[in-house]
Amino acid sequence: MNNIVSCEDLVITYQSSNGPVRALDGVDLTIAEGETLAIVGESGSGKSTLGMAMGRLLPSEAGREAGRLEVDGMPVFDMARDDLRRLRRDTLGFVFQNPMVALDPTMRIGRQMQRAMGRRARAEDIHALLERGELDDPERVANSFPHQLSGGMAQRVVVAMAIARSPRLLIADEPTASLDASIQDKVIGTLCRLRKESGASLVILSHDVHMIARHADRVAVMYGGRIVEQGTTARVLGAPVHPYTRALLKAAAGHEKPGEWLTPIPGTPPLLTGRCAACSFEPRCSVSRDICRSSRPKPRTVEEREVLCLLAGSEAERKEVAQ
Ligand SMILES: Nc1ncnc2c1ncn2[C@@H]1O[C@H](COP(=O)(O)OP(=O)(O)OP(=O)(O)O)[C@@H](O)[C@H]1O
Repeated sequence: MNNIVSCEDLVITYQSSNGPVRALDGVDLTIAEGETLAIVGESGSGKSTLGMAMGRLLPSEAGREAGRLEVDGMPVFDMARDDLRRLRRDTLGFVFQNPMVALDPTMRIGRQMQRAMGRRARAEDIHALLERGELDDPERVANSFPHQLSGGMAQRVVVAMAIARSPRLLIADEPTASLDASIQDKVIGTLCRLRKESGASLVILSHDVHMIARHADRVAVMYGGRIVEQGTTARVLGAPVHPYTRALLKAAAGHEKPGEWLTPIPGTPPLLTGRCAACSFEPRCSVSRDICRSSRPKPRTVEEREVLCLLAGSEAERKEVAQ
């Protein structure tokens, strides 16, 4: 299978008044054509930066310091403006967290859909696309302004717009975080159905591990600007080997049994001021050893997934899992 995304040792830094923030500290990742990959991690781990980098949609204060990122075989950070515009228009589709920010409040939905689909789109094409997004009464929706729609309907419009030009890669950044819990699963279900119909790849960026467990083929767990564990969803979430993945699952609300307490992850995420010379999770890790404070972990394969942990698969790690 070919890769739609291929990323090697990618480093992205923001220049801020408090000094540089190394949001991506050497990311290695591939996304296969047609697969759904979820990137999961705490706030500030670098998920959005990685998602935005795929369309070179980062703000001007962000820069690629090192590494390589290719989308559909094109070097995203080394391509001419026109090629980049074509890549964004023909290959990528974005769904952001808040549909009310994504949509233009001053323009009727039909007009915005037409812009996304191309000038030749007729009313019936627009209505058909809205129907594919599971919007009832597409004529009324097309005639509405965004504020006249519920949050769920507005996000379905955004999803329909994202697939308007049959993209090869859909990037959804916390696509249901702003929605009522009762409709979150339905909207993500629509997104996944449309992805399947079109054969596109989908990247879901989320902190909701249980939601992604239901929808993703593969999971990449981010911490401190690096992907610390990646593999099939069943392996990574079913039997995690990185201590951070285990801690994230224990801290995630949703599947706890009656009377069971969640376990917050102790400490705070790292300050991303520069290249981390050691394991960035070490200060919060319950199984760390001296070596974790002095060596930067490299990706290695443990139990059929890639992991950035010097101790994964060791006796110390096995003891912790057994507890
Ligand atoms: N425009 C910016 N200027 C300076 N630092 C930034 C900027 N945008 C993001 N950062 C920093 O980069 C790091 C990664 O942020 P990013 O938004 O990619 O993480 P995230 O995992 O998507 O978090 P969230 O879920 O809160 O969006 C954080 O430390 C964040 O504070």
